[in-house]
Amino acid sequence: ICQEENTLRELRIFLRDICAKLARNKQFFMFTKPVDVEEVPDYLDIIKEPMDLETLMSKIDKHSYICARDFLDDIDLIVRNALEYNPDKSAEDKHIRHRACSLRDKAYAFIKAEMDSDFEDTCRDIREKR
Ligand SMILES: O=C(C1CCC1)N1C[C@@H]2C[C@H]3C[C@@H](O)[C@@H](O)[C@]2(C1)O3
Repeated sequence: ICQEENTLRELRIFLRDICAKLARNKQFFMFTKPVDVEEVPDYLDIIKEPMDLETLMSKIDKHSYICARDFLDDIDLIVRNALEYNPDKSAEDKHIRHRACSLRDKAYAFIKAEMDSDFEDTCRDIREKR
């Protein structure tokens, strides 16, 4: 119904702003584009559902998210993939895992800081009814 569409439009505006802030943070450049499977031939053997910030942004525009929880589930997927594919003790893997954890914490902090909880409840109600 109409006010539901207004709520979801506001959610999309909100999520685009957060996604843009994460994507322009230099620390998170490694998460901005899909992993290049030419460069990393075994990636899809290990990671069954790749995700990145550019894909996240396009999902917003495709109305894939009807509450912040769904958006954060895809952030968690980016993080999980990075931890799973880069598990070693090497400095490089540790660096990637550290950045992945930072991405998750920043995303949750942005949502918490800017998301009014009644607004999220309204979005969840819409999701429950669909
Ligand atoms: O997992 C990732 C991204 C980092 C978070 C997502 N990659 C897998 C490869 C292993 C490591 C070094 C490079 O080979 C580079 O291609 C990747 C990209 O980083």
